[in-house]
Order: sequence, then C-alpha cells, then structure tokens
Amino acid sequence: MAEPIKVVVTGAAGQIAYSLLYMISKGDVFGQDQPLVLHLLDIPPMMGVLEGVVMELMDCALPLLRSVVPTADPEVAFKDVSAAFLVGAMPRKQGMERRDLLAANVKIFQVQGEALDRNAKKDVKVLVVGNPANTNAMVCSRFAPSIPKENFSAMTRLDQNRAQAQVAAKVGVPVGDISNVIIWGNHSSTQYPDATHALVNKNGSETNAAAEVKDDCWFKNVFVETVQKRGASVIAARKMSSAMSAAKAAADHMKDWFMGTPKGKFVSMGVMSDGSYGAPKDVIFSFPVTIENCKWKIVQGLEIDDFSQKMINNTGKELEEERTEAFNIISNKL
Ligand SMILES: NC(=O)C1=CN([C@@H]2O[C@H](COP(=O)(O)OP(=O)(O)OC[C@H]3O[C@@H](n4cnc5c(N)ncnc54)[C@H](O)[C@@H]3O)[C@@H](O)[C@H]2O)C=CC1
Ligand SMILES: O=C([O-])CC(=O)C(=O)O
Repeated sequence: MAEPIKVVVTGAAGQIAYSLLYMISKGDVFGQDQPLVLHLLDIPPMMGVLEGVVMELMDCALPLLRSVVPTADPEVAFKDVSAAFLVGAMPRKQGMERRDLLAANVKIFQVQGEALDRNAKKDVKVLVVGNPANTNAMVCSRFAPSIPKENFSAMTRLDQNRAQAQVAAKVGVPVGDISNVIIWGNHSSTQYPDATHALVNKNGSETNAAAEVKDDCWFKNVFVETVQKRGASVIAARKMSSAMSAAKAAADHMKDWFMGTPKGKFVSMGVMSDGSYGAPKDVIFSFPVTIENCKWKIVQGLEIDDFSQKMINNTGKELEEERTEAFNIISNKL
C-alpha cells in the first residue's frame, strides 16, 4: 500500500466538515489504496468540540485513517499537506448574499494563504469552500506566491450537482445519466448554470439534453434561477446553510482533481481565469474543465450564444467588483 498523504480540513468542527471528514476517511476521495493522515484546523474556542470529532473518527474504525492531528495553529495544520479543503469561514444567514461575508472571511484566507506558502507541499491542491469561495480562493493564492496559481480552486461543484439533478428530473432519468452541465463564473446568485452542452445517456447513446426537453424557456428561466437560488432555498428551509450536499460536492471536486475526468466528460471548477470565453483575467472563475494527471484544462471551443455570453459577462463583472472589495478590506486591516 502507498505511503500516507497528509490532508487538511479547516473548519473541522463545523457542519460541512462533519460529513466531509467521514467521506475522506473512508476512501471516497483519494481511493481505497491511499492511507491518510488528517490535519484538522479550527479556532481555539472550538478545540473542545473538535476533540469530540476526533473521538468519533477514531470510533468509526476506518482502516485508511492512520492518524488525526487536531490543532488551532495554521503552521501545524498546513505542514506537508498534499490536499487542503478550506472550509472554515462564517456561513451566511437568511437575507444575506455570499458577498456580504467578505468582510468577515477574507482575512482568514490571507492568513491561510501565507501559512500554506510556508508549510504545504508545493504541489498541494487547494479547494476553497468557505464563502465567498471564488474571491477567497483568489486571495489565498495571492498570499501563497510559491505555490502555482493552478493549484488553487473554488467550489462550484455543488452548483453543478444541483444543476445536474434539476436536468435529470426534467428529462426523467437518473442523475447519473446527465453529464456536461456547466457552471460559469461566481458561486453566487450571478452564476450561470448552462445546460446548452449537457448530455443525456439513454440506453447507452448520448443525446443533447436541451434537444431532449425542447423547452428553451425552462432552461433560460426556471432552471437558471432554481440553481442560482438553491443555497438560499436551503437556508430558508433549514435555517442553516447546505452541509451534507456541500461535503459531497467537495469530495467530488477533489476526487476528480486527483483521479481525472472520463473521456468526453467535463466538470466545473473555479480556477484562475486566463480570459477564456471573455471572462475577466486573474479572478477565480468557474469554467468547464477536463482533468488528467492531476492537472485541469479549460474546455475550449464551446459554442456560446448571445444569452450565454451576457450571463458570463455579468458574473465576471461581479467577480471583478469582489476582487476590488477584498483588497480594500485587506489593505484597511494591514
Ligand atoms: N462553496 C460552496 O458551495 C459552499 C460554501 N459554504 C460555505 O462554507 C463555509 C463553512 O460552512 P459550515 O461548515 O456550514 O459553517 P459552520 O459555521 O458550521 O463551520 C465553520 C467552522 O469554521 C471554523 N472557523 C472559523 N474561522 C476559522 C479559521 N480562521 N480557521 C479555521 N476554522 C475556522 C468555525 O469555528 C466553525 O467550526 C461557510 O462560509 C459557508 O458559507 C457552504 C455551502 C456550500
Ligand atoms: O448558500 C449558502 O450560503 C451556502 C452555499 O454556498 C450554498 O449552499 O451554495
């Protein structure tokens, strides 16, 4: 069996981590042959709760989990890690936009970027889940200059999974038979869930989902809005933000990054923009990507109609505004 790899989860005493830690520890992300050492970071007042999480992980008796290091010290948490799930941040409450969390959360990602830079392996794969995820990931990368920009990503996989589930219900097939739904841009209510290129697998042959449904109005209105507002709908119902589905999406995202995407299939990830499809450069923008040998590549050459381009431009504009806001907050706090 391989040597254990070190994996850090921040916000380890919180609700997303409570589901995510189990998924990681039983081999859902790095595979059934990959032993793990888990580093769990949270803030000092949560160390008691974290002790309980450590007890439960031990009591799960999971063979791949070789040891657990609970800590409130980022220098310890990020030491020699190969993968980082940056979950720890304040969640939004009803009536807030994710962007409203910038003031509370952006500084966390500055500090953690600096600690990653000093301590993590240089090929560490970083997934930012804490909101506003795209802008936090951009900040984290800026403060970790010795780690390639390509190693920082933000989670839009939950949006992709939501979109896939909506299309599956509309077509009337199991969710696993839908692929290549795209999330463009920001993990916010300006994101553009795009099913133009989505495929439906019917008895082994693949057809275009939009052609199958023949309801352009549904795709441009109900579908887009349902996915854009799904996080808010969960908060309204649960009085807390999505956790089980967020953990599953984080596991899916990191698994694909390490294991790759199947031929002809793509997934959506917030990655450092190179300006493809008219997106602004140097923001973390969600694109369709394929992954091979732990490296993602933006899918090129997709046909983009006027409606889609308008939506891509709009979410890009929000990311530029968030970038300005984030650096204002950081410079005021220096
Ligand atoms: N990108 C996405 O699709 C999603 C993102 N989220 C975001 O994920 C974040 C976490 O959500 P939950 O687990 O529900 O929140 P939670 O409040 O249950 O847990 C957050 C944990 O982070 C800890 N924390 C705060 N500051 C920290 C720091 N500096 N270092 C380490 N830990 C720190 C807290 O003590 C707490 O234990 C929120 O920002 C939420 O908005 C949630 C769902 C989906
Ligand atoms: O909506 C929220 O604040 C939590 C989140 O990011 C989501 O569920 O997509």
